[in-house]
Amino acid sequence: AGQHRLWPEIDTLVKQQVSMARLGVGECGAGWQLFAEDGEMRMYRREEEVDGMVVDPLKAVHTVKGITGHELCHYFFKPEYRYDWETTLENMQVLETISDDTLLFFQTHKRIWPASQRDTLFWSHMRRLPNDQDRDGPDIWAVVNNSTDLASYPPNTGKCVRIFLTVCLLCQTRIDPPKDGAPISRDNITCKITYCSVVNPGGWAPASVLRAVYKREYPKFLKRFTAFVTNKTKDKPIMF
Ligand SMILES: CCCc1ccc(-c2ccc(S(=O)(=O)CCO)cc2)cc1[C@H]1C[C@H]1c1ccccn1
Repeated sequence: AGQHRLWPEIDTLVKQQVSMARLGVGECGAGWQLFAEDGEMRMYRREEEVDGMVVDPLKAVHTVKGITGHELCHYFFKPEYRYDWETTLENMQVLETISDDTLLFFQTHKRIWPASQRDTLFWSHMRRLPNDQDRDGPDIWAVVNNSTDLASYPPNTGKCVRIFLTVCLLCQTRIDPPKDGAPISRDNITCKITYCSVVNPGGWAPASVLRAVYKREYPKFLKRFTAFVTNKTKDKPIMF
């Protein structure tokens, strides 16, 4: 099959997002402020505005025992599970199956008073990456979601304001094999998660409202999503 029109953009952005996500908070630029902490989860943001609109980049790091990076990316990427963990979702459609690891989504999110309702049109790509730093270390899995245009879905024509986002979920699995040579169980695996997102709200919304929404919604989203995957996988064979 020939290359899809989006493939060059997807390949470039995935590589760029993954290298950014792998940088520690200290390395990727100053100005990151810790705004939420819960157990192993740390959430950082940078206060940035574009044309007077809040586009605060967000970077979250988390460590979850008992699941793999492949499992976390699988449940994040596949549409059939999204309503189970994405609490702010009102409607989700897969507009195009570009390939088995690349989908085109159209989503409307529940309205967050007093901001008007938002929708998003984005491609989503899931990929296993070679672990170039640690040769025999386990692989790295990533999902990148990036807003795109589609002639049949022009922005801001209906009730919703179109938001523009770039999201990267990067996961690395650590395996601590049992001393006695027993088979690897979920007690021997840990997943290190980096979640980066930049969301342009599209239309104007009060900075204080947006920052309050993000402060409330992002920690809730990551906790709820990781709990969902832990529960979904606990009685299943490990997907490495
Ligand atoms: C005014 C802007 C509001 C706003 C912008 C953006 C998003 C949003 C969209 C997609 C993704 S995702 O990671 O790609 C998972 C697929 O759905 C995360 C967040 C959500 C809200 C709203 C609903 C609020 C929210 C904010 C943060 C996390 C979750 N929900």
